[in-house]
Parts: sequence; structure tokens; C-alpha cells
Amino acid sequence: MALGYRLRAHSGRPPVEQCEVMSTMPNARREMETDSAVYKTLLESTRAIPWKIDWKTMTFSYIGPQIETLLGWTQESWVGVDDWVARMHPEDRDYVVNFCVSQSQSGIDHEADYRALTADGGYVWIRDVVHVVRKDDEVEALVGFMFDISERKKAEDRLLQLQKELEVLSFQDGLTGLANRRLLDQTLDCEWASAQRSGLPLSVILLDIDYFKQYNDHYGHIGGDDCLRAVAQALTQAANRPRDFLARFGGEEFILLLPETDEVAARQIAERCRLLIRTCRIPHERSPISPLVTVSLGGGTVVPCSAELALDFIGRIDQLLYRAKQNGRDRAEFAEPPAGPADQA
Ligand SMILES: Nc1nc2c(ncn2[C@@H]2O[C@H](COP(=O)(O)OP(=O)(O)OP(=O)(O)O)[C@@H](O)[C@H]2O)c(=O)[nH]1
Repeated sequence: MALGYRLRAHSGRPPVEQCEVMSTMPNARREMETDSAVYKTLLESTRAIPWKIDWKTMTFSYIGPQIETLLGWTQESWVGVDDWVARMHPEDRDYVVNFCVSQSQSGIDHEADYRALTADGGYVWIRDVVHVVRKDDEVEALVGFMFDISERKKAEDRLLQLQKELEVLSFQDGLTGLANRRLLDQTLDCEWASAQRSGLPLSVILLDIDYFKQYNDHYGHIGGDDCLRAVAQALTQAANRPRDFLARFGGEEFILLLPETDEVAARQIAERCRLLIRTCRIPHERSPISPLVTVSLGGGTVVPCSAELALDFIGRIDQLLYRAKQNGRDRAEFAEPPAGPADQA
């Protein structure tokens, strides 16, 4: 090995006994053997598992006894490279073996992570750190250490899982569980571009709970939150096509994007939204227009031209929502018949 001596394969002799035998040896040899015993004791008391493979015969000339504690396979059972290959998770095998062989052939030190099979049928994540020993430009042996990295892998997996959860959460409205403004912005951009390319109509409905300030004042903020959740839940049943998209627009406002949907269909969906909320029968004692929670809606349909911006269109829908409020609430207002090419549905 790199330490300049060769460990005897599978030797189990304790260092003390070795010292007694060595007392009759010449000094230089005795010192070397003492050093060897010390190094071996050191190597075999680490958590890293040392090993050596003879390149010509592809056999293990040494593997630390710690391997049995970690994987359950005895030291003696590690005879050739085939044992190493066979005790590797099938999903890791091809990549790891090919990688290690090619690196070794090129004389490059390397490391590889893989799942090693245990004697009782489980798997342990291992990091193998490999040094290629060369002599006269030929690969002579591989020496290395195996490290148990299962705890690190568990932590990494947990971190990955958390990242995924965070990604989902970053697109989700915390109160209602609907898509949030961030995801709306991205989806609107996509659908806007798609409608521009296809020339198919995109409809949008904005919806706002009526007299929600009075609702909060009367039922409290927590009651208000419950109401928002109930409205959100009801709205999830309004549109069912795979690309239909519902989001919380902010506060007590919601938005529906309806790709490839003309104005006739959009008007029907807006009316369905209004009725779905009514069917919830959420009491609203402070509403001047109804004893139950109602909603106002603004809607419109567009085949966007290249110059038009999605946000300008949403701004126009917002004005229609405002008009619905002005005209008495609990109703939907849609754009007047087309005023220009951008409004044609
Ligand atoms: N409980 C709760 N209230 C919210 C939330 N977001 C916004 N609001 C409240 O919603 C109310 C909206 O009030 P306004 O914009 O005056 O509208 P409105 O009372 O619904 O009146 P109209 O829309 O004209 O019918 C405000 O009192 C906000 O505090 C929320 O997440 N939870």
C-alpha cells in the first residue's frame, strides 16, 4: 500500500504475539515487523475499511476485518473482484463497475458511492476511495478505503425531500392550498404565449367575495379565513379541463385561466362559480344584498396579438369585476363585443 509494505491477507494475529516472535529477529527486520503490526492495528481500528486488490489476478490480497461488522460478510468471503461486484445494488452496479474499471485502467485515483449488499439482504451506502498503485507504468494494485456513508445519504435524501416540498409550497397559497400568485404569473405567461401561437381563445375570470370586510368584521379574521377556504374548495369544481387553472389572486380574490375556451363557455363557467358559492350556503349576516356569501365576477376572452400584454388584459378584466360590484354584486360582467383584434374570441 502507500505505506510501503504489504499487509498479509486476512491475518488475525494480535500484535502482542507478533512482538514475542520478533524478539529473536535481527533489529532492522524486527523494527519493520513492529511498524507493520502497528500500522495494521491502526488500520483495523478505524471506521474506514481498508482493502487491497491485486490487479493481475483481480483478487483481494487484503480487506479489513471491520467489513464483517458493517456488511456481515466474513473477511475470508472477499476473494475476488466478482464478490465486490455481486454485493452491489443492481441499480448501481453497471455505472460503478464501469467507472471504477475505466479510472483504474487510466491510472486515475477515484471514488464511488454505491449501495453494498449486507449478508441479511439489506443495503448500506458505501463510499469507496481508491488509489491506483502503478509500477513501471503498469497498474499493479488498487488500494482503498470503504466508508459507511448511510447516515450522510439519509441526510441528503431528507434534504432533497425537503427541497421538493419547499418547491411545492413555494407555488402554493398557504391558506387555501390553491396555486399562489407566483405560479399564476408563470402559468399566465405560458398560456398567453400558447394562445398567441395557436390563435385559440384564452378566457379569464376574476372573482371577488362580496362585502368581505364586513364578513371579517362580524365573524372575525379566523372566520374570514374559514370562508376563504370554503370558497376556494367550491371553486375547484368549477372547471375540469386539464389545463384549466385556479389560483388565489390575493386577499379575497380568485382567478380562473381557461385556455382554448370561448366566451360562451367562459360565461357558463362564471355562472357555475356563482352558483357553487351559493350552494355552499355560507351565512353572511352583514351583507346588504344576501344572507349568504356571494361573489362578483369579471370575465373576458382574448386571442392575444403579439403586441398585447397579459397584464393589460387582466387589468381590463379587473375593471369588469369592478363594474359587477357597481352594478349590484352577485353577478358576472363580461367584455362588450370585440373592440379590436386583440379582443376577438
Ligand atoms: N380573513 C381574511 N381576510 C382577508 C384576507 N385577505 C384579505 N382579507 C380581507 O378582505 C377584505 C376585503 O375588503 P374590501 O376590499 O373592502 O372588499 P369587500 O369588503 O369584499 O367589498 P366588495 O369587494 O366591494 O364587495 C379586507 O377586510 C381584508 O382584510 C385573508 O387572507 N383572510
